[in-house]
Amino acid sequence: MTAEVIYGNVLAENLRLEMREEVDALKEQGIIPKLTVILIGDNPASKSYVRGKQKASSFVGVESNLIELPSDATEKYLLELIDTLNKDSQVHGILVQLPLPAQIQEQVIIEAIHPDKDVDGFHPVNIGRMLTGKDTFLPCTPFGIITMLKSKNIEIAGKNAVVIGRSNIVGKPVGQLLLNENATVTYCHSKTKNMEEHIKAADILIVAIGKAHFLKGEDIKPGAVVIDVGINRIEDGSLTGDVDFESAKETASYITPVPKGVGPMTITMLLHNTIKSAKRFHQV
Ligand SMILES: Nc1nc2c(c(=O)[nH]1)N[C@@H](CN(C=O)c1ccc(C(=O)N[C@@H](CCC(=O)O)C(=O)O)cc1)CN2
Repeated sequence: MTAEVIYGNVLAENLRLEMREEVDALKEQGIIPKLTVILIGDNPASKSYVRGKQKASSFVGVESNLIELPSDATEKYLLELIDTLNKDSQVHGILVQLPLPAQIQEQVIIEAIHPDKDVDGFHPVNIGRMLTGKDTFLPCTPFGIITMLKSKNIEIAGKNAVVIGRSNIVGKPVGQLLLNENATVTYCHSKTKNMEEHIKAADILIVAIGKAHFLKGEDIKPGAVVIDVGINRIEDGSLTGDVDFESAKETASYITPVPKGVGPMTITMLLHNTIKSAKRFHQV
């Protein structure tokens, strides 16, 4: 079996075209969705992701404002800035690019952003809403993954979904979204015993562990759906996923590549959330 490749960049482009039309229609009603991104320090990867967010915002017509702070910015300064943005009625979405420098506590910052402007979907109020299946801003990468599965009409209900990795941004929420879709979800992590057995039993595998080529074709059940969330920069400078794509594609039924897989969907779902926030604020 050779897997069908799910190209996130293609789906992302189609969704962004639809969003552009939606934003045009909002603009005719005098509504301009606005996103403010805060970038602290000069992490090259973060800078590149933020550039991607600005480029995509501009494509769909979302106004984006980038605030850059030095790497020694204080938590107090950032909290004051967030407070100002929370009160600014022109701003529909606030995003603080992660990771943060050591002097700033990530969870303090996440909880300072008003849940109604938390287009990353990281605030505990929005996480709680996601958990209970209520309408909310869903975390962008997990939301992108579910959107990719649905784009191919891949059945989720009743399937064994195995999530490798348990980060707050990807692993935990993607498992919850799969559970909301009625999958039977297993989380695997560094302390999991018999991980191979869990992996072999998976119909849907989400790999978000941050280890280049961790998962090989021989590890997976024939016909499994493999979603690779890894972004690993290897010695030759190229980007590769957590899955050994070449071997896994011979066993899987569907597989996502890296790059051009999940990554572009993350930015697209951020735009979706920003537009949703603007519509909510203006009650349209
Ligand atoms: N506040 C947030 N910080 C971070 C998030 C997030 O969702 N919110 N996620 C990641 C980084 N990220 C978005 O911020 C992100 C990662 C990767 C991509 C992407 O398009 N990747 C491309 C490859 C890009 C390259 O060549 O380097 C791909 O996979 O094709 C977009 C966004 C951590 N921080």
